[in-house]
Amino acid sequence: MSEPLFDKIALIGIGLIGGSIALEARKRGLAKHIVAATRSPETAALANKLKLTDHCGTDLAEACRDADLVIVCTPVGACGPATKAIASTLKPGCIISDVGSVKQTVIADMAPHIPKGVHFVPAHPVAGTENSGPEAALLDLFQGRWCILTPLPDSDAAAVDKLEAFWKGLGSLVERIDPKDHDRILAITSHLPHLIAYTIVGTADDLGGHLNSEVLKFAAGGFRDFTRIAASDPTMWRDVFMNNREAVLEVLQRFQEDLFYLQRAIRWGEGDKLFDLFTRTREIRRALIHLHQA
Ligand SMILES: NC(=O)c1ccc[n+]([C@@H]2O[C@H](COP(=O)([O-])OP(=O)(O)OC[C@H]3O[C@@H](n4cnc5c(N)ncnc54)[C@H](O)[C@@H]3O)[C@@H](O)[C@H]2O)c1
Ligand SMILES: O=C(O)C(=O)C[C@]1(C(=O)O)C=C[C@@H](O)C=C1
Repeated sequence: MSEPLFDKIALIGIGLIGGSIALEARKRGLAKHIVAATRSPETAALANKLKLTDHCGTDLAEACRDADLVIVCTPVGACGPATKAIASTLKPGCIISDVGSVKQTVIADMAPHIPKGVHFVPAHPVAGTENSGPEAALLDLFQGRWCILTPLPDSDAAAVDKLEAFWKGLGSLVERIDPKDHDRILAITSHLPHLIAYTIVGTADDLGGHLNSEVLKFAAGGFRDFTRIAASDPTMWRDVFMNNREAVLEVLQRFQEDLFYLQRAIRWGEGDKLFDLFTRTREIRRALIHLHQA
């Protein structure tokens, strides 16, 4: 148990990430009170049934009254409207943050609604699963995983330090980087892999005829791994691609060129080119395991 860092935390949106923050913060005693609010009464009822927080309602602004830390845990497309809805009850000195997988547009959408005297510190825990909703909440989700803070040039230094202490308290490793760099890095490490998984599974499904059922029946390990990622929440991922267009399109262009290189090598029987690449990529997997990130 740690010393409570906050009197009251309010989570706006209570799915995989909001719910996991709630479970972990309670277990580790990081706040005296943890409440949540979400858009639909059904989700709120489920969160209450699972006892993820002290209380979960549907009045977003009311949940934030007297909160010292507010974390917007909605899909990135809803971060701006949610911040607008809670602006009137954010108390001076309160820290407002988010967990969005994209940073530049989320910052642009949230910042204009944040009252003077309230400290905005954007964040992104790089940890998750393909599951969503309150039932997907997990203890230990953030243990040993990175949480990236993307403070703004005028972010209050003490507020940034406090949010860093909170994420470390949840078990995360924390680093601060520029929002634009964040979006470019995540485009290659997270967004493109999801796009590829969605494409492969869609292509297999489009094969049609008897091949379609054979693909499911004989699903090999590689395809099975892609189906896990391709089962990720459609709203969340639509919003990610709609909000990180530039970086995703840039990395997609590079990816297509590299794919054509492999296509050509296969066509012309240049096995050495394949072998060299596969040797290099195997080293990357080994390095990740060494860093405890795989
Ligand atoms: N899923 C992951 O692996 C992962 C990892 C890191 C960060 N993120 C980011 O975290 C955020 C939440 O993702 P999640 O996986 O927890 O999603 P989720 O679908 O499990 O939960 C989202 C929650 O937001 C609520 N919500 C949706 N629209 C709302 C609105 N307009 N107003 C109020 N509440 C609303 C939903 O009811 C739900 O409770 C996203 O921005 C996502 O990019 C996700
Ligand atoms: O492990 C998974 O299933 C995830 O997709 C988690 C994952 C990712 O690693 O790409 C997804 C989105 C995030 O913003 C952070 C983490």
